[in-house]
Amino acid sequence: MSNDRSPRRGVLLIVASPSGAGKTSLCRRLMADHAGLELSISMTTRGIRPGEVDGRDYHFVDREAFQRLIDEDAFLEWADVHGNLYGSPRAPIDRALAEGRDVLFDIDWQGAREVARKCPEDAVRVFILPPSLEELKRRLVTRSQDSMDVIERRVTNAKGEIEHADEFDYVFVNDDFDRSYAELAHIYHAERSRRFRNLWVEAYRQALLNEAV
Ligand SMILES: Nc1nc2c(ncn2[C@@H]2O[C@H](COP(=O)(O)OP(=O)(O)O)[C@@H](O)[C@H]2O)c(=O)[nH]1
Ligand SMILES: Nc1ncnc2c1ncn2[C@@H]1O[C@H](COP(=O)(O)OP(=O)(O)O)[C@@H](O)[C@H]1O
Repeated sequence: MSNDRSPRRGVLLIVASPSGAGKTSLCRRLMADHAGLELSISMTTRGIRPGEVDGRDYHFVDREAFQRLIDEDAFLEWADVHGNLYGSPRAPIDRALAEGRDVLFDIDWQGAREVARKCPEDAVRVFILPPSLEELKRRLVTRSQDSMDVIERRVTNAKGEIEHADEFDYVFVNDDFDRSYAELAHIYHAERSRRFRNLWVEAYRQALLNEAV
């Protein structure tokens, strides 16, 4: 029997949460543990934070360049989040899908909705809730990468984001990090195993049925 596990349809794994709930930390760990998973690196007009690297965390661009890319239809989706523009460049996603590879997105509910609308079979939406808004604020303060007024705005906006959690396929609370990570990894593994994504299975099944015993 062949060991070839292709062709397959890739998973577009979308992880969203209010700012500070822990999605970036969870996504980084998922990437570190899964060599075949590709991160969709978004474009943003937000300023770069200490410790961030242009081209690794985001592609940082000004509004003019972002608008040009909108006009060229270069984004699978884009949205205004907390007053800055964010978008998922289309080309690497199209490439990954054509090759049956999986892509991870750290995007907001608007982006999640748009990707699910455009790619209904491929998109899997996961929403991460914070244990409480008080804990959310504590995490944002501890992360110490935003000014106090930016943190206040993000905590205020959290409810707007949480309102949309009911549009997602999976929802869990990021209380204990390791447990939450296991939950995210389980979701990813289960989605990878779905029969319709594993197009090689049909030929394999037929070969088993035809095997002489
Ligand atoms: N729609 C959309 N949202 C994005 C994209 N990239 C990032 N975001 C979201 O924008 C929000 C703010 O992100 P960021 O500035 O990194 O702040 P953080 O969430 O506090 O780390 C988060 O909800 C991200 O998931 C994108 O390409 N499209
Ligand atoms: N389960 C958790 N318990 C405590 N702190 C956490 C947990 N998950 C993430 N954090 C911390 O909370 C802060 C915000 O996490 P981050 O991943 O940047 O969130 P987001 O990407 O959703 O804004 C970071 O300092 C991170 O280390």
